[in-house]
Amino acid sequence: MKQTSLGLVKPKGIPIDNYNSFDLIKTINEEEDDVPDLDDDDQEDDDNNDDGMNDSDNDEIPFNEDMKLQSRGQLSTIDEKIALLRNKRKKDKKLLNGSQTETKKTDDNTTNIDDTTTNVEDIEDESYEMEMEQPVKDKMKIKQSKKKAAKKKKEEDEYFEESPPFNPDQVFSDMKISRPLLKALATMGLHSPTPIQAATVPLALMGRDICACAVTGSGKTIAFALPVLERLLYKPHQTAPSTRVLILAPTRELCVQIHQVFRKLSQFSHNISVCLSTGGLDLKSQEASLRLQPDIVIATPGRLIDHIHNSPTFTLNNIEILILDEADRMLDEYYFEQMKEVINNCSRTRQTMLFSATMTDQIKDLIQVSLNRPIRLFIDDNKSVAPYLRQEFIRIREHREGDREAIIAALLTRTFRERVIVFAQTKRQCHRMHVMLGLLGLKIGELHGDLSQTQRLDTLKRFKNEEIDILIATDLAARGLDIENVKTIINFVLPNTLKHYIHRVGRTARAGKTGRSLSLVGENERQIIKEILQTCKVPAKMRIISQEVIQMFRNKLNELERDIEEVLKMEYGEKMLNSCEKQLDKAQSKLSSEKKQNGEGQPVNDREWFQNRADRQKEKETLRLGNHSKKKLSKQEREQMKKKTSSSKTAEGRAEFEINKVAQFQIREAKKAQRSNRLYAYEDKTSSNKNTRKMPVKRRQPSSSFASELTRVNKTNKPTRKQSSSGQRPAKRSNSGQPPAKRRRKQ
Ligand SMILES: Nc1ncnc2c1ncn2[C@@H]1O[C@H](COP(=O)(O)OP(=O)(O)OP(=O)(O)O)[C@@H](O)[C@H]1O
Repeated sequence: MKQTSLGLVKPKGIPIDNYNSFDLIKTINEEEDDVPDLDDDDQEDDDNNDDGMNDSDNDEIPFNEDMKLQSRGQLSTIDEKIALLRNKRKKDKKLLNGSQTETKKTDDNTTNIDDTTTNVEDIEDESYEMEMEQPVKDKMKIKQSKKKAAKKKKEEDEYFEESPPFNPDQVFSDMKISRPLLKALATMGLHSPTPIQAATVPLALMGRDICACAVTGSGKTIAFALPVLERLLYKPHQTAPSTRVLILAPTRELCVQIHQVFRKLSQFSHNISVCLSTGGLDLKSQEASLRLQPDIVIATPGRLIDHIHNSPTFTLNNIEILILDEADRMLDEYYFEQMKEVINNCSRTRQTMLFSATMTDQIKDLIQVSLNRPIRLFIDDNKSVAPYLRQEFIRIREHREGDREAIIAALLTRTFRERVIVFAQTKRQCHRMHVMLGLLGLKIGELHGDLSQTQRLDTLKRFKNEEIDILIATDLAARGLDIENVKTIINFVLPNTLKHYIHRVGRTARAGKTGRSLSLVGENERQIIKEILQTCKVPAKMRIISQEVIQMFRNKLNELERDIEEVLKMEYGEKMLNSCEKQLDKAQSKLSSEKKQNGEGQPVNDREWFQNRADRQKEKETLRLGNHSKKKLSKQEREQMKKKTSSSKTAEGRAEFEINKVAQFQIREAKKAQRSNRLYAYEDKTSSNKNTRKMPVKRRQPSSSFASELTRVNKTNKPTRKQSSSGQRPAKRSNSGQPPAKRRRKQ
């Protein structure tokens, strides 16, 4: 056991169990899921990563009779298609070269690549330290920002309570933790707490509201899991069982991971029940588990709301502790409506704890969850990357954007061959790189929102079990995932914000281990790289890959282009067939369910949702980047679309598309910030004129503000324990304060 300078203890290597070993609720096929997918990560994909893969206008591959289609149930995986193509090419090559050259040839394309790379492996990538660029600051601005900073500090001092000092040198047995938990920690190979754990546990045990920030991989999950379990052990059920703890996280995969940590920690605490409730998992078995009123529910917001409205006995009225993991994400606009609904349903007397590596420092965001005199536990500032992360950047010269794919191929085939996660901005690019790198003979998996939940969990499991070496993912995998021994993170393009960057590169260098990140940086990404370099505590490095190597890989990829297209065509054909069969199934099941209508003429499986379809659609549209509406396109728009489609056929076009996505997101963020600054400036002015309220928490805000709405909702609409004990669900109110007519989610 080795103690690091940060006080982190290097774990002895906790085996990562596969999901099955934890008796997970079975996953369901897409067609079985009659609840529209309203989770988190779908939103993320819709927004940050939506690449219009489903747009019929985009990149349509014509259906061809030669395509080998397989009927449903025999669908081949993308890897099987890649293997098929690779074998075909191998045979073609052998035929071409004849018996003479056959003796010289190796039996696999992979070796061919290796052969060529050995030639270029001698050409070492160069690296040198990058100078941190210091921005030249405008004097007036400095004065203004100092004033703003002072005001912000004052507001924070009024809002937060000081965190008391903690002893960083203690061991778990010095803390007030029960024996079953100490035994579980020892079994997991954990003996001394990390700083965030040492700071959080005593305060959380006292029932205080906490707003905690610590770098990625510093053990925040155990920091909140320990006091939760300890409190449940210490204060067992007084009366009938009820759900007392709710943990919300933005992605399904992260919920599964938190569930595993709780299961491990509570393995010797027999009377504590934990239930997982996320989209993509079987609805009926989740309902059955929730009916038993488990002590702890770990959920994504969408599925949780579904259960609140449709599982008759499930309620949040008795929630004693609410935890938001990746809290800054949970409090941002993607979850605006859903969080409002969840908090509206939670008990008012709860303890609330927020955790993230990039915790928002905007008090207006925190008001949403009505913290009660919270303690601010910032172990690291909210712009820190893991301490043992080596950050490298690869410059893409002007007009050389098309080099990106070749550079990725060069890096992965020559230098970083295993335990790598490559982040792309869009699902389409993820999928393309899977095919492209697969054809180069690498063991690849992809993870994004276009896959079914079964596929997503399976890919993660295979990556954890080291059956695949490289995982290509969208930002779906950027937050929270704790995969052992990830050595390298590669960014195909730099992400939207510094926050996104911190979370992406935080998938390596975890728990006191070392790791490396490599980011490709083009001319258009100067702003974000500046921000990153300003926060670097250890100098970043610049890696230079020779143009000769890049050109060689560009040629290689050009040769592969035909095969890539062929794999994508095969896949498209299968997808079309599959989707027709799905539609048929859907129509049939609708018909049969209509037959089974109950006396009132209600379809049997009709489920309620807190928004109606139109509201939901409207919300989706506003969160979306770019124009994806289904309205008929004008001639000009069709021309533009055509141009876009043809540009995606070149390496330059694809890189540009990725960078444009990032830019669209940044523009929207900037507009949002401007809007909220104007709003606050206006409120400051009005409140200082009236000289009434000091705290931003108590400011009156326009009715459109989430913060004000939630504060009001919390004050007026919270269900009380009295109501819950009567077993009645509290009446839900609309924004206008009127009880709404019940909305139907599916007609
Ligand atoms: N006290 C400890 N000593 C050693 N290792 C620990 C300790 N606590 C947690 N770990 C390990 O640290 C790793 C990271 O933990 P965790 O996933 O909770 O980090 P995190 O801070 O939530 O990261 P992120 O911000 O990326 O979500 C896990 O593998 C966990 O087992």
